[in-house]
Amino acid sequence: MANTLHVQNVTYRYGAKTALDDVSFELAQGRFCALLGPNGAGKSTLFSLLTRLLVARQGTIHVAGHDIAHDPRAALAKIGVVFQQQTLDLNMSVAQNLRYFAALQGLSGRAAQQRIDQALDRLAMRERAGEKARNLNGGHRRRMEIARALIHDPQVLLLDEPTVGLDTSSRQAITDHVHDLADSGLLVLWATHLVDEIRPDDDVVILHRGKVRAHDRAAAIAGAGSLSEAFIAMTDTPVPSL
Ligand SMILES: Nc1ncnc2c1ncn2[C@@H]1O[C@H](COP(=O)(O)OP(=O)(O)OP(=O)(O)O)[C@@H](O)[C@H]1O
Repeated sequence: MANTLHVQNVTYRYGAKTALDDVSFELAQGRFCALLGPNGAGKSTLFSLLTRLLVARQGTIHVAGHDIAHDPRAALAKIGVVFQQQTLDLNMSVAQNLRYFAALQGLSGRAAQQRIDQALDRLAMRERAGEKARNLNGGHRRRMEIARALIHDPQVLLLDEPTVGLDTSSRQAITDHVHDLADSGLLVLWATHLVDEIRPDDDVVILHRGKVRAHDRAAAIAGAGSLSEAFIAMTDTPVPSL
């Protein structure tokens, strides 16, 4: 399997409600892919399937060549996740939060410290290691969660609307950092409904009412117009710019 993330003919229903309808796409290592869709498009359902909170009865998902249904442990070991809801212990320091997560991944001692330092460096957070999470602003808490998602050295980083609730400069910093992570070799899947977080060279999967409406470079989807215009035309949904 050439591509790192391979979603093939995935359909998911909540009772009579079809949330994902024959969804297929493949993504390569070192790419930033925006999963763009209006409310109710199916983004969270897809993330739940990719992290195995839900199990697809129809279709297949491969991560780094591992079938998530047949070899979930190997597939999930290749994925780092940043959920929309904050999941930090605010009473612990940045380093303690990361050490705790490293321990859950079976890492301890010098190996854990090395991974923690590397992950903090990638997000320019090393100098904040001793601070209590409670004292960090929203943008730095998010960066810490991203650092934590990288500790087990995954190939794929999933982020579910990671800039919700952040001010403009924090949003920009996080968006830039995560693009840098993709440039350094990670495959990033970034769920959003905000087109201004997407760069012309990014991959974009547009999801609407459970179906993939487009999958291409952002510039190709935008064509002669803008990505917002293309998105509105495909989904009949006005896109908020913030
Ligand atoms: N537990 C559930 N039971 C029934 N229907 C559900 C359930 N969860 C989601 N849905 C429906 O499935 C569809 C896809 O929802 P999903 O949450 O995956 O979309 P989304 O793109 O993540 O939207 P949002 O940005 O609002 O979170 C929607 O129509 C939603 O109402």
